[in-house]
Amino acid sequence: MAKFARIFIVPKHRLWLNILISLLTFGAMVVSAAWYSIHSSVETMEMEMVEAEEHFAELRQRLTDTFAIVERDVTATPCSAPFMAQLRRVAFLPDGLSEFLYAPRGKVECSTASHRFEQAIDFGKPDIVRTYGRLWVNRDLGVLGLDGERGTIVLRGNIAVVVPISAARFSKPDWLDVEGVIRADTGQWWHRGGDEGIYEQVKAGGEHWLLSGMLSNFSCGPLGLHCVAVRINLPALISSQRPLIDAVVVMMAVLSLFLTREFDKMMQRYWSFESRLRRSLDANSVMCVYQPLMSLEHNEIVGCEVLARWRDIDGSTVYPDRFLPLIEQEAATLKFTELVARRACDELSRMLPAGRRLQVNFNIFPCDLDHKKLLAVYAGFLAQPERFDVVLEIIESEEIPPNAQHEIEMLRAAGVKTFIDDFGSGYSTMQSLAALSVDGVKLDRSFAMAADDTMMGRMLHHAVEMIHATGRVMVIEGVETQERLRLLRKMKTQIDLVQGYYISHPLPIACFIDYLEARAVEPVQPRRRKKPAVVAA
Ligand SMILES: Nc1nc2c(ncn2[C@@H]2O[C@@H]3COP(=O)(O)O[C@H]4[C@@H](O)[C@H](n5cnc6c(=O)[nH]c(N)nc65)O[C@@H]4COP(=O)(O)O[C@H]3[C@H]2O)c(=O)[nH]1
Repeated sequence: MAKFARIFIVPKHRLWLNILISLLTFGAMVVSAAWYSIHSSVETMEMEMVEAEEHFAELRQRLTDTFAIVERDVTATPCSAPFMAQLRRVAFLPDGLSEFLYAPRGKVECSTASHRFEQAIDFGKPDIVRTYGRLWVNRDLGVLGLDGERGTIVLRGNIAVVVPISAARFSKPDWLDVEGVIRADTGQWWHRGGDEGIYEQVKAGGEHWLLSGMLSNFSCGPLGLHCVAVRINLPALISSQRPLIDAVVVMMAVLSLFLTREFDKMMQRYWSFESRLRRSLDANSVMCVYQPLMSLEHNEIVGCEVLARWRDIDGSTVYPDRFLPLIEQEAATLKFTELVARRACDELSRMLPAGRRLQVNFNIFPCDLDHKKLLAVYAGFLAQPERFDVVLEIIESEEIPPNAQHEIEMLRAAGVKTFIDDFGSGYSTMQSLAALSVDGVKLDRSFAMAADDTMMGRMLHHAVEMIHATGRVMVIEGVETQERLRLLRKMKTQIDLVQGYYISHPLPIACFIDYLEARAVEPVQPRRRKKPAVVAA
């Protein structure tokens, strides 16, 4: 899941994902469009094949009708003048068949074009013998006086009809190859019309496996005499549709980019940091680290500040500066505080060695000082008063609500202390310090972190003096160096607790417990100090 989520979260992966999606959608559209156009071309091909078959069936019918008319109307003595006149009358019928022969036993004695031949013309053995008639296929008709013409001679009884090559011509789209053939029972075949060579190629197969015989077909009429082979000529089909194909490809490219953008927007909405946090802010994703608090006087670790981290769904750790504003925006502050408290209570209760007492500082949002629910949030710690002292640091994210004082007193009555956090920055001003009877003040880390020769560095002494004047417990955080710790020690003003990277970075629970044991700290004795004064605003 974490790996899967990273695809949508990491910008570099997202770019590749978008490229992949647009290629896939474009590819899918191209394949579907190609499939659709091949299918409709195949339908056209099948229709053309049926039409070609019908053409041969029609030709056969014309022949059958012609033979019937000849039998009925041509009654004169064969090859006599009246016979020829009767034959010519039939030849003038508008069915395209105009050349008739009188050919008993296959020997032509006279014809409508050449009248009587001095010597009967013998075409020899017929190519095809059927009950339908005897056929001499694609013969040179020059001997019959039809110079330069070829045609098929069909003999039934003593009368033969010449079917010219032109009688088997098909009309068809340019991108379709059609060939009509006539076949003997022996399997021998002759070209009858259309594009020569198609029949052989179609019979040989050899189409691409992907199209598996889709682009060609072959069919024979009911007598098996005439067969039609059809084949889609792909290059011709593509070039005949070129402008349309170009337009469709451009349209598909635009559409795939549009779809990819919409998909990306949807994914961004779904996988945005805000949505991820909203979806998975729960007991499993909220983690705690513990930063030791050291008593400056005794050089002992007396407590820790619980700092929250959020584990993103891709497994990465997110720091508070990123998620806290969102939690406030989503009005999920109390839920979040509760998750942190529950996690810390679970970890510390399990891991802290028996007999060890610890001050546990939590950060709380000012707005939650209005809910009267904080005692319930820390109930787990309050149930173990011999092990834990709870301190709530009011963070400086927003203004402190007017009735916070009441809540602070309620907390104090239950043994929970409150500190003002990050004093000297944001909303935590002298005014809020004066207005609230908090137990302690934590000076903003920017003072201790600042170099001596900077304004903040010089102000450190004054800030310490000022907090001291209020009589509150004083915590200095942001102690990053030994020199700074030494300087704080040398100050005449009493500083109670120090915190910072020089002492320790925030640690996961196991490391924190190891750290405590390594420092072999004795249980801390509570120190006497004067009660914090409640200063009226
Ligand atoms: N440069 C430097 N930094 C130091 C040093 N010592 C400590 N820090 C950092 O200073 C921050 C101290 O916490 P904070 O002032 O309460 O400031 C906290 C606090 O206002 C807020 N926060 C953290 N956890 C929680 C929480 O559970 N609830 C609420 N409401 N706020 C939290 O987020 C802020 C930032 O927390 P983190 O990022 O953990 O950052 C921590 C800590 O890692 C040092 O010597 N040098």
